[in-house]
Order: sequence, then C-alpha cells, then structure tokens
Amino acid sequence: MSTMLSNLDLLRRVPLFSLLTVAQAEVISGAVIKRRFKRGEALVEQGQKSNALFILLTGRARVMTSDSRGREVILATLAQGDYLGEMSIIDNEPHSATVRAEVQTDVLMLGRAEFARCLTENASMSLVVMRGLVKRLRHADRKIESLALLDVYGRVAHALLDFAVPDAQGQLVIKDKISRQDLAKMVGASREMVSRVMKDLEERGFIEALPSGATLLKDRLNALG
Ligand SMILES: Nc1ncnc2c1ncn2[C@@H]1O[C@@H]2COP(=O)(O)O[C@H]2[C@H]1O
Repeated sequence: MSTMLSNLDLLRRVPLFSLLTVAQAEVISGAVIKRRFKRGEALVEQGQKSNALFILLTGRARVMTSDSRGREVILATLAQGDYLGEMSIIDNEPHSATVRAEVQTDVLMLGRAEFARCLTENASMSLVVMRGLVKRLRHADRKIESLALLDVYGRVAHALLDFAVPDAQGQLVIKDKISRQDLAKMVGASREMVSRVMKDLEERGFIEALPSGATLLKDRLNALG
C-alpha cells in the first residue's frame, strides 16, 4: 500500500467512493482506518458481526462458507477496489460468509454508521451498491443452476469459464494456476474427482496447460459449462 497517499486519495481511487461529493469524501476520509491482514487471516467471520465495511486497497481475499464438519465452499474471490461486509450493515445480521486474506492484504475500514450515512445521503452510491448486490444474485442464480443441472464436468467447465479472461489474441486463458483443491471447493466435488475431470478435459482437448502455468480454454468448453 502506498503510505504516501492520504485516506482521501485512497478513497477517491475506490470506484464506489468516487461518487461521493468532495464534502462527503472529506468527512468519510476522516472516519476510515487502514489495516493490514496477513495471509490466511480472516477479515470477517461467518456468523459474527464486525461493524465495518472493508475496502480492499491491495491483495486478494476469498469469500467462503463452511459447514459444522469443516467442509468449505469458495463463493468468490475479491481483489483491489472490491468491498465486503456491506450485507451485515444493510440488514443488521451477522456476516453471511467468512472472508480470508489469500495474500497480505491492506484494507480501509469504514464504520457501520458512516457507511449507512453514505448510502442515505448519496443516491448514486446506493444504486452502485444495489447493482453490486444484483450482480452477485445473478451470479448466484447461475451457480445454483450449475449445481442443480450440471454434472461435475459441467461445473468444472463453468468455474473455469468464470475465471478466464481474454488474452491479446482473444483466446480465453486463466493466467494463475488454480489449485485442484480450490476448484473442488468452488464446484462442490472432491479434489480427486476434480483432478480426474481436469486430466480428462486436457486429454480430450477442451483445455490446454501452457508452459507458463496458465490454462488455455478452448471454445468447445462452452458446450459443457
Ligand atoms: N457470493 C458472494 N460474492 C461476493 N461477495 C460475497 C458473496 N457472498 C458474500 N460476500 C461478501 O462477503 C461478506 C461477508 O460478510 P457480509 O455478509 O457482511 O457481506 C458479505 C459480502 O460483502
């Protein structure tokens, strides 16, 4: 995190807060605190309350939920500029999921009351938060559909397509290596099963492991996911 930037400058760089008026941003910047989370540390815990909105300045965090037997599901990965903890502030219920730092992660934390005030005083910001929630609901709908209707091949294909971004040639690639364990937690299957499916997808030409560690997704994968 750049220590040279003021809280106001940092806030201005976060898309959500760029909509505040200058006066509002000044008030809010006086209310935020910076905090660093180590790799593996929880920013918020499912079932607890923490009274703050967290905005990622650097790093990466994973949104996950688990059952009483410790089995985990990865719901999403958050990166720079993303925020979390808004659900608990909006409905005054405990956090819906645990969010854990995947690498060292710096955040700005804004208190519950200040965030609630931002929403009531700034209609465009409320709309952006609503759009974010709607986007997540759409994504969750697709995920339910995939869990209910697709086999493990389809679910793995779906998760891979979700992660991929087009490269310079317009081909879909996943740049970072995804661990089989993480993929298993995304699709609700065992690591062994996911390893078998990935091997099969590669042998049948749906995906290609590149020497760089990236994975190239072939067009035909769309037919599975
Ligand atoms: N499916 C999801 N995708 C992205 N972020 C999520 C998802 N579910 C929960 N979160 C975030 O994780 C946070 C956990 O605490 P909250 O419920 O307060 O607010 C939640 C959201 O900010």
